[in-house]
Amino acid sequence: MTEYVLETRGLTKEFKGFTAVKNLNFQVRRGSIHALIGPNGAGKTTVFNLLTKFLVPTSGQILYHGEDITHVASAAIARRGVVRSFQISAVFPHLTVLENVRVALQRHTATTFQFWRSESILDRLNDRAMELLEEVGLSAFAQVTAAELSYGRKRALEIATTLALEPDTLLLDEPMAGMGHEDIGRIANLIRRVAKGRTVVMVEHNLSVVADLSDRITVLMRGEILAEGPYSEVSANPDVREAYMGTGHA
Ligand SMILES: Nc1ncnc2c1ncn2[C@@H]1O[C@H](COP(=O)(O)OP(=O)(O)OP(=O)(O)O)[C@@H](O)[C@H]1O
Repeated sequence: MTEYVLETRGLTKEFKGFTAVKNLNFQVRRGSIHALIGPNGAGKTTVFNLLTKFLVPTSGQILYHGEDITHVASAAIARRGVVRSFQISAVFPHLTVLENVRVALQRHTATTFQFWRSESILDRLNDRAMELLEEVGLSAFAQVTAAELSYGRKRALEIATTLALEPDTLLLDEPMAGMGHEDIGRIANLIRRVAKGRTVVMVEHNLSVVADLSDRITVLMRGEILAEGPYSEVSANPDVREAYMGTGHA
């Protein structure tokens, strides 16, 4: 087993002559929460989309557990355990919370086994759905329709539907976007909880959340790594401080 779950080697993405990601050598350690930060336009979303196979790199490689997945399609990557939150699992507003998780489980088992229609399988899906709701703190809301949930709880539901896909590595794109203060604390705790036994890569603008959750941080600037390390180290780095000056994220 390699120490790294995800790794990029010389990863480059050009958009019509503009290089958004330059020769990136990025490594995510097994079992860590790894944040990708940087000022606006640094290339975070592009890296995220490359890792989740939503974009095709111009050159370079992506490895998952040491295996080259550069040319493996997004759905196949998800089946292998690299799951982007909110990827396959949209929340259906008119279904209950339980039904939403069950649909995600059905999709997963349908692609894996094809025999999910039988009664006993449906019972098992209900049990598993309740377990997942327990994991994200939503078991009391199982019979509530998704539309009635608060924004933060909707996010928790989205995480439950993502967990239904049994990820080994979770990729979270700005999990705190649009969250109020109370929800931020709740979702941060949830991420910490679901990260146990998994690897989490997240792009996040909220630096106090990043400081609180991350084992390791990569700071991107103009498509390249500016600094890397634990929060205490990167936040003290003068280059990082300069990059963040006047961006509103300091
Ligand atoms: N499809 C595209 N076509 C052309 N240029 C693009 C495209 N996608 C991204 N870019 C450019 O690549 C650079 C990096 O963008 P990206 O969205 O990855 O940055 P980011 O760090 O996620 O920024 P933000 O924090 O503002 O979301 C930007 O200059 C952006 O304009």
